[in-house]
Amino acid sequence: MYTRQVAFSSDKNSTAKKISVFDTTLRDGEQTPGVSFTTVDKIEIARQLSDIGVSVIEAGFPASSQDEYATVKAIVAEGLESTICGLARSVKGDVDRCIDAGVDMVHVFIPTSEVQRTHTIRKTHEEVVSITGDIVRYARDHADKVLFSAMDATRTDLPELMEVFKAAVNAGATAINVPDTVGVATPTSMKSLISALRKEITCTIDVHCHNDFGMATANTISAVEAGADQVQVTVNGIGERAGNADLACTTMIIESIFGYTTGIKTTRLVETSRMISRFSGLMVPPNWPVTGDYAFSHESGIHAQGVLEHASTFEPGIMTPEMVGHRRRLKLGKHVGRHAVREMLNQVHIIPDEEQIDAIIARVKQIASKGKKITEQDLYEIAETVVGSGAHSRFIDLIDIAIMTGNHMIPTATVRAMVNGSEKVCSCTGNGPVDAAVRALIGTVPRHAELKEFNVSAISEGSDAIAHVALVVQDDKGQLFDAAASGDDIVLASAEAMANALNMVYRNGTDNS
Ligand SMILES: CC(=O)SCCNC(=O)CCNC(=O)[C@H](O)C(C)(C)COP(=O)(O)OP(=O)(O)OC[C@H]1O[C@@H](n2cnc3c(N)ncnc32)[C@H](O)[C@@H]1OP(=O)(O)O
Ligand SMILES: CC(C)C(=O)C(=O)O
Repeated sequence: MYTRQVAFSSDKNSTAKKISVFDTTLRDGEQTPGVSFTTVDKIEIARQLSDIGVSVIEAGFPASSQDEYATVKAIVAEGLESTICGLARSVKGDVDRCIDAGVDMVHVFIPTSEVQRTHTIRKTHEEVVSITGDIVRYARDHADKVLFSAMDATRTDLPELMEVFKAAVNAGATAINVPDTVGVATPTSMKSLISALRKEITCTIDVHCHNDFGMATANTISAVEAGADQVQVTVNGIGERAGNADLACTTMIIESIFGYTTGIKTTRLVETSRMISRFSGLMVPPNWPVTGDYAFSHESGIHAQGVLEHASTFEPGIMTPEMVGHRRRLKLGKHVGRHAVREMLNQVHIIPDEEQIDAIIARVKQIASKGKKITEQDLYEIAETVVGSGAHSRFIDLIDIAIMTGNHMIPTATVRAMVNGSEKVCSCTGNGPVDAAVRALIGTVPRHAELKEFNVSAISEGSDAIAHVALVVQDDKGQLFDAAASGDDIVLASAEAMANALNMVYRNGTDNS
């Protein structure tokens, strides 16, 4: 099973086992401290989740507030392909709010572990069994799909858990969920729990794993191995405390390693991850699997040489960057080697001889060992000093830039630049000063170029911090270029980074008209 290689989910054999993806970014994901999506954000996120093939979207907890109720109702009104689910405590009022909001699926939950029963709802096991039967029956009288969760299932005594689940199934639950509410399961314990339940429960078995010990995805996968049919995930693994299992990682393990199907359009995983980073304000660490910036980046010489020859040498192979909507990148740093440097320079038509390559690498390593980040632009400048004048002629050089901005005016930038030997001036307005500056710079060059990604981070602390701007520009042929610049003025650093990107666009193309 572990060596199976699949190209894309849509290529899957139609007999492949289907695992449903239940996304709870809008409910548990929003329980991340500090995260609050607006109704407009939630509708846009729900559309994206539905478009990429999520089976069930948990849109929210309608009884928690009037706003939440209205948002869930608005998501239902979108008429999306995905099943829309609402969460409810085991009380009729909560279930009524779900029904009134028009959800397709009601998700009722009740604590079953002794610690939670005693200290949250103050009920005995027998009372929990009885409430479960009553509430599931009530929900089922009003909804076709009822998911029942035994909260803190993984800390519940197994015979008691089985009894609660059976009460739910007998009352009409269409699916049962096994939450590892405080993330204490291990892959082994999860496997044995799901195997035991699978023997006696015939309806859909769903799992919801938290990441307190960093095992949410591993535990979810173990549950699938033991026979679970549905996985609860969030985009970027956001959620209460340390979060939940990550949608992208879980999907790719199920698809690429197990060879099952999820119905997820995996080529849209990176785009979805970035969307949630934007709306949640929580950036994915660059080394995050699948969707992180460095998931397919290679810095060390030995890896880069292997990957240039055959990508599967130092990548999984069964998961390529294209499969998840990512890009393979060679990175410069202390561990870089000749093959990578030669490739990066050749791409922009700089052809150093072997001796010059040695000199360039020595310089790169010297700078990198001082802890400095090296961009492609730095590499070209180093190459110029080694290879000689003309190796790195810049197509565009920023001469000066003037910005007007304020609370009662449209931000406007005027840029003067030397473009292919002649001076050009362009003024543009934008959403903000950075947007205006970037647009004005693009306006000075003849070919179409589009800003695709923009990232700014502070290198030092305080309001006088040095800003590092990293961006990605797409040329008129669809090719992407990464560029960066740093400085104490965020607008200037952005304009410099854009000028660096445009130089790469023109250096790479032969047609500079
Ligand atoms: C593991 C999870 O992620 S579960 C989902 C957690 N999500 C949330 O809590 C977000 C939404 N929650 C809220 O907006 C509020 O907590 C509300 C509206 C649901 C309830 O608010 P309040 O009435 O102020 O109660 P509060 O939140 O302080 O306490 C929770 C109450 O729900 C009860 N409760 C908790 N879980 C359940 C359950 N599954 N079934 C029935 N009652 C429950 C508790 O016993 C407590 O009741 P009490 O007031 O009689 O002591
Ligand atoms: C409501 C349930 C599924 C939950 O979020 C949990 O137990 O963590």
